[in-house]
Amino acid sequence: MLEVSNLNKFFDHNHAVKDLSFSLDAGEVLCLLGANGAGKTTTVNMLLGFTEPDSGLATLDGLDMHRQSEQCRRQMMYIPENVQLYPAFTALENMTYLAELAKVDVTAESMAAALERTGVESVHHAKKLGSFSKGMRQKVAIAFALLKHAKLVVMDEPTSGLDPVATREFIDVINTIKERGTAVLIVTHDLFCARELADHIGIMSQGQLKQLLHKPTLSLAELNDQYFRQFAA
Ligand SMILES: Nc1ncnc2c1ncn2[C@@H]1O[C@H](COP(=O)(O)OP(=O)(O)OP(=O)(O)O)[C@@H](O)[C@H]1O
Repeated sequence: MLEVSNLNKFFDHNHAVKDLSFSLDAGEVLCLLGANGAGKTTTVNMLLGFTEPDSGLATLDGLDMHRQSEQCRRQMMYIPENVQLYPAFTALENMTYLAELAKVDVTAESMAAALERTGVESVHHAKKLGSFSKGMRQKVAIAFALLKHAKLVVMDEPTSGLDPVATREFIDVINTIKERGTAVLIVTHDLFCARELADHIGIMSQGQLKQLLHKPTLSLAELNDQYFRQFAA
């Protein structure tokens, strides 16, 4: 589904992403970890078609994510760290507006069902997003990803600022969309979230994917140990 082969990006002499390769299947979650400046955001920007790779290729179901970025973005949902959507609109108005922009066919029933599926209860559907917590706004964005049948959801620091209950709810929502076959790429510093959710954990340092753990069964302490080992190397 998502195939990344030998991606490279330079900013002048700074080799920000070095020979990055990984793949992600439908229904899988990849958590990308790494220190500040490791190259995670640059990687995401290349997948979203915002930054041109200097070499290498990323494809989504065979489409070149740089050259065919518009087509790819129709099949993706990007949810930034401080997801705002449209604060003056209600949850349902946000869904309606996003659907219009993305040319997705929706009905009042399909929007309500998607919101319920991600844990936004009907009592909140007609409330303005400006009154929602980050966790709730994320649920609305994920509901829209379900409505547009996104093949890939990309999230930046989804659990930063979430309390433990909201983090648990976030993990449950991601497990729900995984079951529906959506692939999820999460850039995070949250080792707990990575351990709970990930089918693959990538640890980046200085632009390189230093370690890629498949179906990790490590304890949190072991993951913490692996993480710090990459930076000591
Ligand atoms: N637009 C840019 N112009 C020049 N250098 C850049 C640009 N974007 C990123 N860089 C550099 O590329 C390297 C990787 O940065 P990147 O933002 O991808 O790291 P990151 O892993 O996302 O870090 P963080 O966790 O702080 O968000 C850093 O050295 C950064 O200074």
